[in-house]
Amino acid sequence: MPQELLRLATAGSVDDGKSTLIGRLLFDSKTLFTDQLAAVERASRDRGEDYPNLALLTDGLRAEREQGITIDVAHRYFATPRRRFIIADTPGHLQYTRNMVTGASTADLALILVDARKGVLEQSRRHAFLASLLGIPHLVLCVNKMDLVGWSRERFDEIREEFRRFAMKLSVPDLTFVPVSALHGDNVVHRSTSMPWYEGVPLLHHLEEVHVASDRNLVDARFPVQYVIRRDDFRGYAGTLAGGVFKPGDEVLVLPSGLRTRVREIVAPGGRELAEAFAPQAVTIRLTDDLDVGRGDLICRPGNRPHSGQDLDAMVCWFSDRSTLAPGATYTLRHTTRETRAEVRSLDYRLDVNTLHRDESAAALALNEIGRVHLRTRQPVLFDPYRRNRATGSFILVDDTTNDTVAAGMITGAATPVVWHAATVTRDERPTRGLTVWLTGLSASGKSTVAAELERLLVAAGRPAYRLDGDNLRHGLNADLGFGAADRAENVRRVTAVAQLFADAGIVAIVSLISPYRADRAKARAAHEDAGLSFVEVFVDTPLEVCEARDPKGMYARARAGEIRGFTGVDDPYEPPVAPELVLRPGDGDPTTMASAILNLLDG
Ligand SMILES: Nc1ncnc2c1ncn2[C@@H]1O[C@H](COP(=O)(O)OS(=O)(=O)O)[C@@H](OP(=O)(O)O)[C@H]1O
Ligand SMILES: Nc1ncnc2c1ncn2[C@@H]1O[C@H](COP(=O)(O)OP(=O)(O)O)[C@@H](O)[C@H]1O
Repeated sequence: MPQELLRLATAGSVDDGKSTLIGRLLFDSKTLFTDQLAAVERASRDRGEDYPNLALLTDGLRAEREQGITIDVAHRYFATPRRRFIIADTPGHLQYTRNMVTGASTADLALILVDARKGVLEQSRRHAFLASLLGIPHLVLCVNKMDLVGWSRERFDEIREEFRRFAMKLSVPDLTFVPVSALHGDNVVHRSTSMPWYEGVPLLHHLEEVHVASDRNLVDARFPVQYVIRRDDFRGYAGTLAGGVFKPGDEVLVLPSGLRTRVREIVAPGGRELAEAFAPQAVTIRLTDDLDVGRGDLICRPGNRPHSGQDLDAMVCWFSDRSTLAPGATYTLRHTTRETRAEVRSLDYRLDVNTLHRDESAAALALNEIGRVHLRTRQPVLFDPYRRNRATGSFILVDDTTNDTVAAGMITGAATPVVWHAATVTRDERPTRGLTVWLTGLSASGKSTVAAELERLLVAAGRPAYRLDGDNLRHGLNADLGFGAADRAENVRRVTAVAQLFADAGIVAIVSLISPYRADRAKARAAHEDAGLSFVEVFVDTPLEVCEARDPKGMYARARAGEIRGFTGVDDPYEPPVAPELVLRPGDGDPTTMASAILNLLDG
């Protein structure tokens, strides 16, 4: 059996062919047992159908009890020689928001199905939004029933573009499109002969290959203690790793007490001693010193602690049809292995999942609604933001009178005790409107040159504009930063904050930063969206060979000679944007022409 596991969440209605698609995956990858196959064939014949009706394999979802609430999520298991798979399948009925939030929160990949005839529907957008809210790093849009649109490439391209435009507003780090016919098996497991124009791989191939190992958080070691095992002179702490890696000998910190000790031994459920353990393994950890550690404590590494706080900002999805969430109410908050009372201090806004509009005047959240709240807990909570760690960043709220789980939440951060001082001047009252143009690309791709041209054109036209150039800022504001992934992320975060100030002030902020990581750029975009500011991502797509031939500062030569390590494009990654507003390629003209293309976009 292959070791690597991919958790996959599907969502959509039966009409889109989801059940048939899952059935097809199971059927063509030959993971079905022969008696199951025979039963399907028999049932299909009885119904007078020519094909084995693969939907019969996946329909009839069982209600499951999990964490005290009934959810209709069916889990299916299959394996190929490359990987093991768990499919959490959410039915497409009204309660799906709740079901998806509970069923898909640990998924590595979300698979959204659309019918090629109908295209992108409201529910496809909703699923994509939920997938991004849940932090699912990979998204696949399967355009199904391609046979019913004559295997049309134009139709596929049209749907892809429409979806891409919507996905641009979300933070989706990886988006893939596959045209399929689940009924006939085209591009599910085997390559389609009817769509020779499709250059990608069949769905299963993608599922087998998609890189998920690096999505896991192996940095922040977190072990919430579930229970204490005491037997004679044995004392161990059982639980499930919520992040990172632990090894015998590691120095560890126990929170909230703050006591330090070392890991003496790590034992797997069968009693086998482990050389190391990583999330999401369930293990028993023994410590060198006999400390007073109990359920709800958290073991981490001394240099890397979670946040501890009583004021939390969180996105919550409301599950109850018997009550609503409203400021002032208190609930039991269950977070990792801890429980504490929590009061809803404020509802900041309710989100319309279809339009992404924020309604700040909303007074409450009803069934399936999502909104941002500020919670105040009685005991401090040891957490990480959900984006960083889905296990220590999530919680559920339980209504004490009914004992119902009424909400699931994702912590966005600590609600700071610093109060935002509102201005008396509104943006509309300023003479000009600002926004951010974000140029990303390899070193020497032409970002700075195009940015300078754009600044010149804007100022000549009487529009205030100002360049924020990575190189230049690294002389001052960012002089303390290097080029490791964490420093580049911090670089992007700071420049984002500065660009927002300029844009808020009515100036066009023109950022030119390599900004090689998709996730960092997605945060820059999200921060602008949060502040109601436009963000225009421009990918200066100059191939590495061209950049290297230009090499105006001789940096590539130095990197090739080994004088500079971790140089983007040479021995450090560059992740191209998935859905930039504009792509500039060398054939598109000189820097002035390129700058004009950006200007047209701003005016358009
Ligand atoms: N290791 C390594 N990797 C990439 N770039 C390096 C490195 N070391 C120095 N330089 C020079 O720094 C410039 C990139 O800075 P940025 O702030 O744009 O980079 S990043 O966004 O933080 O990735 C970049 O300038 P530009 O050529 O203008 O892009 C490089 O000349
Ligand atoms: N559109 C373009 N066509 C041809 N050369 C360009 C173009 N834009 C920039 N260049 C040249 O490429 C080199 C690198 O440009 P620069 O703006 O410094 O890149 P970056 O800021 O991305 O590192 C410069 O020598 C510049 O003259």
